[in-house]
Amino acid sequence: MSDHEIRVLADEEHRAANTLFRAAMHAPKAGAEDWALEARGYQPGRTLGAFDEELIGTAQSIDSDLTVPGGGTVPLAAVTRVGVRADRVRRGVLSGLLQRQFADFAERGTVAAALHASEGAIYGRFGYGVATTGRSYAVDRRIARLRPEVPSGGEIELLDTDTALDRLPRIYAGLERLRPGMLARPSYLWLSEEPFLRQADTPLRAAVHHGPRGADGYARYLVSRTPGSPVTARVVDFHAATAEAFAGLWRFLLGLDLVDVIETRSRPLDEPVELLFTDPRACRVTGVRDEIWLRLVDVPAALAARERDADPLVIEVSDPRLPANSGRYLITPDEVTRTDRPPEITLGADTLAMLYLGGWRPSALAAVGRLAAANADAERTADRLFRARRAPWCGTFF
Ligand SMILES: CC(=O)SCCNC(=O)CCNC(=O)[C@H](O)C(C)(C)COP(=O)(O)OP(=O)(O)OC[C@H]1O[C@@H](n2cnc3c(N)ncnc32)[C@H](O)[C@@H]1OP(=O)(O)O
Repeated sequence: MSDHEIRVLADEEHRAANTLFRAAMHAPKAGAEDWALEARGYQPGRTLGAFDEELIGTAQSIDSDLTVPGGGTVPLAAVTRVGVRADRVRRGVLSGLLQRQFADFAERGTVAAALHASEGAIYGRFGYGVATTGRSYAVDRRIARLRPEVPSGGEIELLDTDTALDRLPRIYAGLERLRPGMLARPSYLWLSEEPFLRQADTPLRAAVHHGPRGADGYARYLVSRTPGSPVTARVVDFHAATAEAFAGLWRFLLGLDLVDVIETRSRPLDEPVELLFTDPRACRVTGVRDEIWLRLVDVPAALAARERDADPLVIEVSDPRLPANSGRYLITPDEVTRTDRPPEITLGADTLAMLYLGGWRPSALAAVGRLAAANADAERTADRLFRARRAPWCGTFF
């Protein structure tokens, strides 16, 4: 372990943290213009710095809310911009930063934390688990024909960048609870995006769908034209509250002149895009990958906040990094209480985080040794308790 101090950075230190993070990701330092925009995405008091003689590591978080199964929400910390200077890695700097975050989160009443991981082998040891999975695909616009029964959809309105920045936050706020795993997007998350939104060479477009009750979906996309390559519309943000909005936005994307391919990344696993087309192979899956990693900071509060429509079940959780979570819980439809009864399901905090939003079946995790069930009945009850009505999905990059 290295000898380092960890403290909250002052606002005027955010740029140094940003430069360190960018260097850790092998990205250049932000220019003055970009930094003027990026700085506004830093929530004051929420960026940690690790120091020996100088700044050697950083981790940031932003307050949000997470939609949980059943439609409720819990306070969430969106963790981002984590980096350690390349000459100080593997000396416990990240471990110190994350442990300090957990202490801060617990003190603030934050129930869960989430992040997008740069690599899959880092965060499990800290009690984070893969809670949602995303599917990426490419639609060949040249052969994609909509089936006749696909809804026609409502009106589409195309917004310029300034209007999008003004209106999309409010439109998204009406869509943020469509699925477990979705986040409220506080202004800091939108402001973090602004430099990207304003990229001059590939302007980002926003198409808003209007249904009978107003704006009920949108797609943000940018079109890249590289000589010798198919012209590609890359969809970077897409939400639809209704079947009509979903179909209407796809109808619009398919109508984009001069575009050959429409690419989307990290979409919900149960989104039926290929079923829109007469030839489902017009939609080619290009990847399936972990989307958000979840960490339950307050296990009893998290369990109490989600729906619990199953027979009573006793689970035993082990959480060496946040020992207050360790113990046995009796989970019933009415309440979640500590208990001394023998456990029916035994699991680590990272595995519980994987189950929490409904992204994995407990029986599947038992099959690979990630949890132990006392008997087949317990496994069946756990499968029912943690099942998902819709595939959980976040849909926000941070
Ligand atoms: C949410 C986000 O922002 S994701 C972006 C994360 N940042 C990056 O990927 C930038 C490049 N990488 C880095 O900055 C650093 O290597 C980090 C942040 C990933 C790790 O920081 P470190 O200070 O080296 O981590 P630390 O020394 O605390 O390691 C803790 C444990 O994780 C392991 N670990 C750390 N990084 C990795 C890795 N990339 N792959 C596998 N294991 C890792 C360590 O071996 C150690 O294991 P141990 O507990 O068994 O000893």
